[in-house]
Amino acid sequence: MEIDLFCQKIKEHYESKLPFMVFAHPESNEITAYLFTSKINSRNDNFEQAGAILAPFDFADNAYFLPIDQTTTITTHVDLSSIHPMTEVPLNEDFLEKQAYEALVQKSIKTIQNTPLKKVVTSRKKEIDLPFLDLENVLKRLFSLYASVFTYCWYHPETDIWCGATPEILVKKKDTSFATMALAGTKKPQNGMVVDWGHKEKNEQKYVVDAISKNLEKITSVIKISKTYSHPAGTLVHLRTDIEGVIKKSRSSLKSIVNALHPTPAICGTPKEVAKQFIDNNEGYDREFYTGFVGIIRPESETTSLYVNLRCMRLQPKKATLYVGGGITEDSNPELEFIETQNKMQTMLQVLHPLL
Ligand SMILES: C=C(O[C@@H]1C=C(C(=O)O)C=C[C@H]1O)C(=O)O
Repeated sequence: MEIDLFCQKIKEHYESKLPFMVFAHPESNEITAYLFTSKINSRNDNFEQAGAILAPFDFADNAYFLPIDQTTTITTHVDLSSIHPMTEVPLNEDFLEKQAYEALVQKSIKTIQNTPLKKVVTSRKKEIDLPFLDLENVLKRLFSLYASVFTYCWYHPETDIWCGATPEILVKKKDTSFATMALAGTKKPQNGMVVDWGHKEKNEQKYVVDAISKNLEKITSVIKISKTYSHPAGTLVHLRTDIEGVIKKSRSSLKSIVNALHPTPAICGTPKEVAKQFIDNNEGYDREFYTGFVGIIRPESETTSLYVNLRCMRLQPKKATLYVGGGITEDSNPELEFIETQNKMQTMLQVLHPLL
């Protein structure tokens, strides 16, 4: 289907207040939209039914799930070669927002120095007024951002619109084979220069590799861990290690692997419970679906792909709320951590640019 018509159909669906999930997998030029024919939010507590899922950071069987058998599916294509380089979108930051985030980072560093906490991922949200919501324009910009990410736009009348362009796989699974990744550490390379990773980034990423491999030990029979390498996400680069293997037959459900992984130290911290408690007590807002997971569940014999919901925003008719964070260790510098969140915010600002 031609892209203008595709976007127009999604807009009409939104105006009828019916749920949808529009998505494109990394390196694919195909965009698929599942247009749901009722407002249902099915329970799919065992993750056994095929459909689209959006789960919050505080995941406890409270994910939104839209079953594939109640959809009309439409597809379109983007020309990946036409993807234009991003230009920085100027951002108005209140001094108080900067001060509040840097104080949160400072408190995290102090807690790391004085307690068993080793790494915690802190975050903030940024609300931006919109004159109106031009959904067709948002969709076109979102799906031509860049190719290396999972891009999605979700709507349900109870959640509003959530969209994002995330570089992080939570899990890919087909039968008993799975793949995941440890993604952490962020740099903004200048003019395509090779990234020189420092101790802080290597360390914060290693926490993720260690926790993922340890948590998977109980449920996997084979586990392979790749070398760590630089992985681009738009104008930023992260450190990435691929982890793949085979799940024990008796533990092979998608649910058991999600429970073993989420929340990883890439978006929560280590030790997990201490970090989670710190976030709940200090972050001062509800992350909702940011750092939860989003994706498409397929039948056992096909590939299910779930992604960590990063570089994302919530869209309401007159407001966009952007969510960003970063991993804090004892080597963090509060001002640089604030700048890192600004850099990460650029992804969704690119989408909103013409509306600002
Ligand atoms: C928390 C975010 O990203 C995560 C944190 C990273 C970091 O601390 O360097 C890098 C990639 C993600 O795992 C975010 O994008 O908001």
